[in-house]
Amino acid sequence: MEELKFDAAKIFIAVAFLAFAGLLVRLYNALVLKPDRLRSALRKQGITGPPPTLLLGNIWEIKKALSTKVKAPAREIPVYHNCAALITPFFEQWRKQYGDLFVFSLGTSPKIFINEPGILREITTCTSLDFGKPSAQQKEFGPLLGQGIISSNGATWARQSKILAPEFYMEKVKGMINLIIESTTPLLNSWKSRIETEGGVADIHIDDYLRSFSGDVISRACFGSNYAQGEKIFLKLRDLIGAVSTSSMSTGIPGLRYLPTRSNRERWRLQKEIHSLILEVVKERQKASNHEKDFLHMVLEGAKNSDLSQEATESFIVDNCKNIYLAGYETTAISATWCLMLLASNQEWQDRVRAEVLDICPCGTPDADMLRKMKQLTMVIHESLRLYPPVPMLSREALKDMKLGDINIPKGVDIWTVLSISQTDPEIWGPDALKFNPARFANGIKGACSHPHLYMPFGFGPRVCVGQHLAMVELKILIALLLSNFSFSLSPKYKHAPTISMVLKPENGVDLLVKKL
Ligand code: HEM
Repeated sequence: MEELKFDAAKIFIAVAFLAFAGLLVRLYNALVLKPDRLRSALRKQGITGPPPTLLLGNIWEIKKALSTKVKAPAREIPVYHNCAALITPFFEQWRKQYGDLFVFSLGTSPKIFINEPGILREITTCTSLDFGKPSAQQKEFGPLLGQGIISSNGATWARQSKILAPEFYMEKVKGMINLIIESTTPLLNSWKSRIETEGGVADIHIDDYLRSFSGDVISRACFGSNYAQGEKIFLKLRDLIGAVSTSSMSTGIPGLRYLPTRSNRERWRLQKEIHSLILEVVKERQKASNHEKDFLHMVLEGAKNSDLSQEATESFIVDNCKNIYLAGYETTAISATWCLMLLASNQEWQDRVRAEVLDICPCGTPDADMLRKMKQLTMVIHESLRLYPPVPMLSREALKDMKLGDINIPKGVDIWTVLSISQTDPEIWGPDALKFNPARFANGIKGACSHPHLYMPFGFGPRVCVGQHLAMVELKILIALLLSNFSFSLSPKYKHAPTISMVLKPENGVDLLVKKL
């Protein structure tokens, strides 16, 4: 016992020492890293080619930039869609100063910002797995994602993708349409009853309703359970997102994430609880004699047919379930929230899409063919994902020495692109780039801008979103059914404040005035 205590004390001292050393390195970088040093560090790392403009960002400067929020002018809500200026003013400013290609440092290793269309085309069309998910991101979001499909690389990713991706092919998604329609019922019923009790017009904070809807779809389509069962997992995952972003992990100081600080203990508790809740869903499924051949079935089969150890098999199952609960929940709900906010503030488009929906689907239960025919609705969703991409920044790490255009990118260097900049660039989208104008998508994505590969709300390359067909079908059904039952306008309570907390979301949610048609 004595020995054990002694060992624990030694480990504690070693971790504390590492954390302290990390802090010193950070301080050194913050205070001492000057442009010349950064330049020579880059040369040493082999970043060469036509010199991208160099930008020095020390950690304090960047933290300050990050905390500077530009507020949208209140009266201009419907037209002020410049998310980049609101959420990443520093990138906007640097881009104006340094151009579409520059190197910046967050006080650690240099990262390359790319918005240059030619180079982005090379990245987005690159099929090589050598541009992988950055290791810094894997560390930061490790407690959330584990070694699941979203964060893994190379052979591990390829194995998972082979099992998971086919579950979300369009043919499979078509089979989920009835279930998705059923998931809209609680929402439609509660809005109807609120309208009745509130005297004909209800002032509704829509966010949680849309989360329940997307949570219900994922729980039922992928796990054969319902939202009530999935809800505990979703709520804990949301808490874990908060814990990860506020815990000592986000400081980037090595070692600190292992110290038993209050926020770390909270994180560990949530991780353990989510793990057990997912195993409960799995156990229930294993007991059931007759069940759907759904996503969970395929993950369990994949695990059975692998040669992984018992522990690795459990992680494979839990991590991948966690990844789907996480990826499919918030993103879809937030996309629907933004889309409804835009329709509420653009009555003309609301009327146009409603007329289309009622014309194609007067019975109120759309099928795959009807959804495909709803062109105006598709255009509105595309425009909404252009102005408010739920995942507004994408990054990749060169897993070996790579070349993009004339630029050498050494192994270990990250490249970043910011969707809220590239998807609203007037040079690419025209002078109305910041306006809500779904008509730009009348001839599809290719007709909407001069560089269609710069439209990437679902990501790009081999790591493109696995659930994009499911997400589009969910959004179409939900919005079609809402428009055939209700009319909306923005509530005076609504304050326009896009913010990033893992995803791009409205800081205060969205409030709508809803009337029954
Ligand atoms: C409108 C809703 C959605 C949006 C905007 C969205 C966006 C994205 C983006 C941008 C990525 C790539 C991230 C990166 O490259 O770093 C991604 C990946 C992914 N998404 Fe989605 N997503 C949505 C819905 C869904 C749904 C419904 C599911 C599943 C049920 C899902 C599952 C995934 C998975 C598993 C990945 C990782 C793919 C891989 O790395 O191979 N997503 N998503």
